[in-house]
Amino acid sequence: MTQSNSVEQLSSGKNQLAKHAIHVHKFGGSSLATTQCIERVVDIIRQNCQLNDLVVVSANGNTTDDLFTVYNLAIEKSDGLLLAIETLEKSQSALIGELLNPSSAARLIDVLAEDIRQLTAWLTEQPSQYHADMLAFGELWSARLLSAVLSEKVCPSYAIDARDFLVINNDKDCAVDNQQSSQKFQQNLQKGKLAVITGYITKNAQGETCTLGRNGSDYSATIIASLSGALNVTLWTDVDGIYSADPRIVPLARKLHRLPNGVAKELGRLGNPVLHAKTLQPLTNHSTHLHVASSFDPEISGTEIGKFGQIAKQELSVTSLNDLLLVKSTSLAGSFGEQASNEFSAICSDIQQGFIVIHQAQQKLVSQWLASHDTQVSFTPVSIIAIVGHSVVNQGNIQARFKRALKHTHVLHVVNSLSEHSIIAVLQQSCTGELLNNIHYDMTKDARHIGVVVSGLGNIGQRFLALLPAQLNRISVLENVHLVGLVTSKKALLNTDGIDVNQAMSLYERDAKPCDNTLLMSWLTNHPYDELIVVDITPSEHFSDLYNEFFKEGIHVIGANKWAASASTHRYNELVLTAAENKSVWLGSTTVGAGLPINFAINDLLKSGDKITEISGIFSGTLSWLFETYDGSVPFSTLLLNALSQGITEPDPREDLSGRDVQRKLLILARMAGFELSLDDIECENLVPESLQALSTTEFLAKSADLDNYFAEQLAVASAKQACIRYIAKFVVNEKGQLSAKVYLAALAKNDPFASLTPGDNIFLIKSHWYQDNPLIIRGPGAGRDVTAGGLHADLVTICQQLAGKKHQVKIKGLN
Ligand SMILES: NC(=O)C1=CN([C@@H]2O[C@H](COP(=O)(O)OP(=O)(O)OC[C@H]3O[C@@H](n4cnc5c(N)ncnc54)[C@H](OP(=O)(O)O)[C@@H]3O)[C@@H](O)[C@H]2O)C=CC1
Ligand SMILES: N[C@@H](CC=O)C(=O)O
Repeated sequence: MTQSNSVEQLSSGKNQLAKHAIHVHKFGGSSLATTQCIERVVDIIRQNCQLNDLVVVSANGNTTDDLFTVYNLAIEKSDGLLLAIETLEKSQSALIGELLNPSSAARLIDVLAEDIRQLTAWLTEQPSQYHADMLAFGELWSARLLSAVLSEKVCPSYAIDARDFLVINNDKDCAVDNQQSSQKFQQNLQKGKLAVITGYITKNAQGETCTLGRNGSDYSATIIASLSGALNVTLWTDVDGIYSADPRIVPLARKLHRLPNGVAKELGRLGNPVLHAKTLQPLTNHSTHLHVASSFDPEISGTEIGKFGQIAKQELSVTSLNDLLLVKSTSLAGSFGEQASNEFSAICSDIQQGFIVIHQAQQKLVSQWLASHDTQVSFTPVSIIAIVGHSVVNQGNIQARFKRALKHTHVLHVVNSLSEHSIIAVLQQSCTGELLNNIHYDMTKDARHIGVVVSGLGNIGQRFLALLPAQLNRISVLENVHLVGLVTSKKALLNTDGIDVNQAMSLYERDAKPCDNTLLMSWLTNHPYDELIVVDITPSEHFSDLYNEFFKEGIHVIGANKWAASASTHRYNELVLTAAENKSVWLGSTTVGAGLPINFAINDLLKSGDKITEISGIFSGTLSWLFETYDGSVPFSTLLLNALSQGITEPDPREDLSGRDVQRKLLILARMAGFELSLDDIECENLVPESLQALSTTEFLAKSADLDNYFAEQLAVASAKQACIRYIAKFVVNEKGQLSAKVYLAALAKNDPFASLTPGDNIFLIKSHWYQDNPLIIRGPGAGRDVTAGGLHADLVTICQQLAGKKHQVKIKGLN
């Protein structure tokens, strides 16, 4: 930024902001701690904000702690006070100097100097009277600095001191006076500029400065969302979301991508380190969604809190609190117990048994409160461990599992929370990291949610979907699999809340929207699942071009589509490498032999140390069916149309007749067997006359009778030699290790093993060191709707089994 690019110039209209939805963005202290952090925040704002948005800030880095320190020095009348104030001023001046051009910096440093004079006066005269006023400087400085930086670098911006509009009625609960606040709030807004508002600070009805307590800036952000009617609030912080347990203690904790409001509130109440129950209060009656995201890694998707469907409601988390007290008294049984529980916001209570659980710090207050009713009160130090999830108290299986998981732990009580979203075990001993890890493991070990997107809803795709409901009911490893996307060449139905598998096609017909690959990729890269599987049942090269992007995102692929597996050597190797690097699983067992276990056979031979020297056979269901059936009595073209209607041909049957489909299959098998080659290395005999090669599929089908003479001649020549015609695929490795491969039409003796198959069957003959003289043969239906859809389901189960064993360890700086 040059000198001439001044704040004034930018204020007069420059606006680089990209987005257009009203949103409150709150940045915490650690996100604003250093020059580099603030620059990152400026970038986030540039990418994610529009001028009507509202930015809420905490004090930079440790400024609030430093203000507390100077306050304590003032109370102690310490000699170090002036030096500490000077250090505070220097660190603020340094940020200003490093981030702003000299003229704006000079202006802000003057204002800072004035504040420091005021601060010094308060602290040297009557510090206790100005405690909150003096803490307010942290947020004030932070808001002023960020708005100045934004004005200089991004868009017109201004700072608002929240005390100019935010009024609370009652210091204890920090309840907002909505009427006064919202009126004043509107008066403070300036059109065409981005507001940066101080978090944490407010005023009471008497006009005195108050602070909103622990995580007060988060609370400010949701209050401001409620006042402004914003639909989204993002808490940009130093963690990238809410986890199923504290990831600093439980390394296997899973990120919860979507949390229903009630569950989030319960987590906040029961000690979640990121969420605080108060933060969610202002949003209770709104449809506003709250996001938790990392300002250090803004590209990583965080956690969204709001209203969601069934899938998000299945998430479970485990939380714990130590340093609690179990308060027991006969008077706590019945309505007085209920009153006490409300008064002290008890962690849990049981008014039948007469106890409440409170924080240790509340002991004195509770004793005083109970003194007038009962002197027989006992206080026992306890801790809690809780399972939190949507309506868990109504799910007998979760209750039972929790109790089983606790069987070696001394549990005093198990209590259902009033919200119904948690089951709380009260423990006599502290809740250790080991216990938290064990319970978390037991409760969440099979709770990995897997999203499935099906691309290609034609002949095979529809059969795959028809089989899906029964498979999901039948196979336990598919328990947490959800159909979330249905895609064709121009439209898609994508729903993070899941698509009812029993009505998949009719929902697609009704609700699918236009979609291209860019839109699809952007949805896929922001999905909220632990794992995502794309099932590619298209015949499209264009769609297979996305595989590398899928793998980079850690998305798994099941392909019936043969393009990627038979791509050029360079492309194929790149795909295999990207998949491995990103732990993406790529399965395509139906690409050859549909549901036949040819891939398993080859893999097992290789695993056992064997070396494959030859694979040959009939790899096309279509060509098998055609040549086994064709005896000249019915024209070849009539049989071809019949095969098309049975669903065994490729969408364009010339893929089969040209030998290309068989050529791809031979290449895929050769690669599976460990050889490096490409399509060009496989000689291919094309059975489609040149005159039919360049036509559209429809034109070709209309002219398919032009094939009849050619095949009648081939049959006649073969029959004259007592032979039959079959389309063969073969690769052989000679003694020098050289490979030759071809796919071709052959005239075979009628007793040849490839000559008398059931029409439509494939046959694979494998020779290896151990199966040299007596080859291994696999034979059976190698194409068709049921066997192919079945093979795809087998791949789905295989991937889910592999993923069930995959452990995701949370990566946290300084922990791993
Ligand atoms: N038939 C068999 O026995 C076997 C088939 N296969 C393979 O299964 C695949 C599907 O075959 P089949 O069901 O017969 O084909 P169909 O032509 O019946 O269906 C193809 C589907 O793919 C969709 N599609 C096409 N291009 C794209 C694209 N770029 N993006 C998203 N969707 C797309 C089509 O949508 P739209 O309608 O919009 O074009 C259609 O829904 C093929 O790759 C085939 O080789 C594999 C083994 C056996
Ligand atoms: N068209 C293919 C279908 C399976 O890959 C065939 O006929 O084998």
